[in-house]
Amino acid sequence: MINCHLLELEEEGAAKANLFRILKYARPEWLMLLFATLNAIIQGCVFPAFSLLFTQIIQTFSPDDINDPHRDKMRKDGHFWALMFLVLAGVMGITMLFQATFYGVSAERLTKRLRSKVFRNIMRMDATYFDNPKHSPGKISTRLASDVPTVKSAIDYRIGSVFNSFVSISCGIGIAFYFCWQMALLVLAIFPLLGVAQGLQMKFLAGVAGKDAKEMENSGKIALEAIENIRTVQALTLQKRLYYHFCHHLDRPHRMNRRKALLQGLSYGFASSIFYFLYAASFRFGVWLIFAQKVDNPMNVLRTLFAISFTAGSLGWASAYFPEYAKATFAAGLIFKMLEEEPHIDGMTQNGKRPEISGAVDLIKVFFRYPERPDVTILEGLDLSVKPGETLALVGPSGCGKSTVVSLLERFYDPLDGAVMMDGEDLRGINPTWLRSHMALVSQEPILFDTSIRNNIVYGLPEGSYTEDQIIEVAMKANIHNFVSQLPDGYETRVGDKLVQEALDKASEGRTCVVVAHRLATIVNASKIMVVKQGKIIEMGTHNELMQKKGAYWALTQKQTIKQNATSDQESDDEGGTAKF
Ligand SMILES: Nc1ncnc2c1ncn2[C@@H]1O[C@H](COP(=O)(O)OP(=O)(O)OP(=O)(O)O)[C@@H](O)[C@H]1O
Repeated sequence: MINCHLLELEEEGAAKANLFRILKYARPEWLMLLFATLNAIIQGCVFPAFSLLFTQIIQTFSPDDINDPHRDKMRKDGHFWALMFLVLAGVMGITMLFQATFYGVSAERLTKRLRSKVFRNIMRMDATYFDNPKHSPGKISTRLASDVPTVKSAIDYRIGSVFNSFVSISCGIGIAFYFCWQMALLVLAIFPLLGVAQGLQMKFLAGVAGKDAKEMENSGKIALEAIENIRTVQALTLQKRLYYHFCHHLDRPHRMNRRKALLQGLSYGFASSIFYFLYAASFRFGVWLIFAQKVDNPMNVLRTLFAISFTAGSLGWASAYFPEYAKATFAAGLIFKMLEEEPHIDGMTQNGKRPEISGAVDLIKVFFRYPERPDVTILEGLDLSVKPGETLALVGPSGCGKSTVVSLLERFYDPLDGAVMMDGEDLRGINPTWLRSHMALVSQEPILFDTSIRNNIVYGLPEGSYTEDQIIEVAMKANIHNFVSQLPDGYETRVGDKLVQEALDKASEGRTCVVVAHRLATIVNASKIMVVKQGKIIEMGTHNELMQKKGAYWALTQKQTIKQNATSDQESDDEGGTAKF
């Protein structure tokens, strides 16, 4: 688990965070955290106090005083110490309530803040960031969904148990040394044995698990392959051999598990009996101390013993924090890295000019490579120019860089060399939001089905599950209602290239338009057509000019005509013919 986290950190170029860095992000919660910690500290005093009260109660119930036949002192003391337990109950309850609430609320607020900050920063990122496979949607959503909440475990109620335990044990040791230092030394010497027993147990279990898993995996692989290919296995009479192979791989894990059971038994036995060893040794030693007159009051032996053994229990709770803390530091490392990441093109910046845009577009000697494919130059000194209101169509073989030009116009990327200009202003100086809000990007392949507009809207819905009004409402939301209503067949118009084209033509009226054309039929009316090849413009002109030239554009149209003829011949058998280019 830890190795896996380390690998992720390394991959991301991030470093493990620590508590102080996490606390820095939790600064707005400092008052709540302080209050919760104060309660944890007060709660830490409850166990040492309990150990003292416990001895007092034993003393109260000790053999009768012959001078007190009515047991008045026992009654009075009994009432008093019972009341003291009530006080402890109150302190414990209240401090726990405040601790859990305030640590909990702080942790939740930190999670919420981190989540929204991380998401905001992701929204600022440019296309290069999302091209990187390390920032795949799956990875980013895991960071948001699981890594962010993991960070909170560094400051939730578990951190309280660390303070609590520290105070508790310190007080316990203090009380122990105060009442009988010899006994305190003995108890402190025995206690670490418990830790050793548990440590050995963990180490042994972790050590063999890896090898066992490998062997189990091998046997699983054999079983899977044998069953998947059972016919071949039977034909080659391999059953017996595979059976022995399978058993061979099972042998080691089974042998190890038997040994593990024995060792587990020994270590569990040792760990659970150590407490009683402690009491045995301490009482025996206590008797010696009393009779050797090393302690004045025999009750001090009990006070010492209880002070350490009662408070030591809190160490267990505190230790639950550390594995969670370790996970939190890894997750925080990844999250903080994401938060500190700066985009090359900040999609949410307020900086940059906001000029009036009339739509003159120029690309001047643009060189471009995608950061994810640095060895392939996509645009090699590309020049183009479109005047306001003109329609420029980019054509060329697939992969020649047409969409890349559009991406540069939208400033999804910046050119490596050269400049992309809007109204004579380099895009790098214009505010990206301002720029993009003056552009409309229409996907090359609108996903529409070859049926009526109405059917496209209700596609996939069961008949009768929608009303006419709902269809119109959806169309209005998509801003197409007015346009559709003006069509002769309205919502019954069949969707096809023609309709899409009509919609685009209407939308582009009076606007500069850069069209990446796959179907050349859609661009015959363009003011300018440019043929892109290997990152350069190799031909430029109107449809008619280029057709007369009989160059690259003409060749492309010929290719499409042949292809379309082939398709429409096929279709005409079923549908009675479609428009030809
Ligand atoms: N984000 C990216 N990272 C790396 N390479 C990319 C990226 N986007 C596109 N490419 C590559 O850049 C080249 C140009 O792609 P582009 O999409 O601009 O071509 P196109 O002319 O629009 O192609 P098509 O007509 O098939 O849409 C292609 O080889 C493509 O694989």
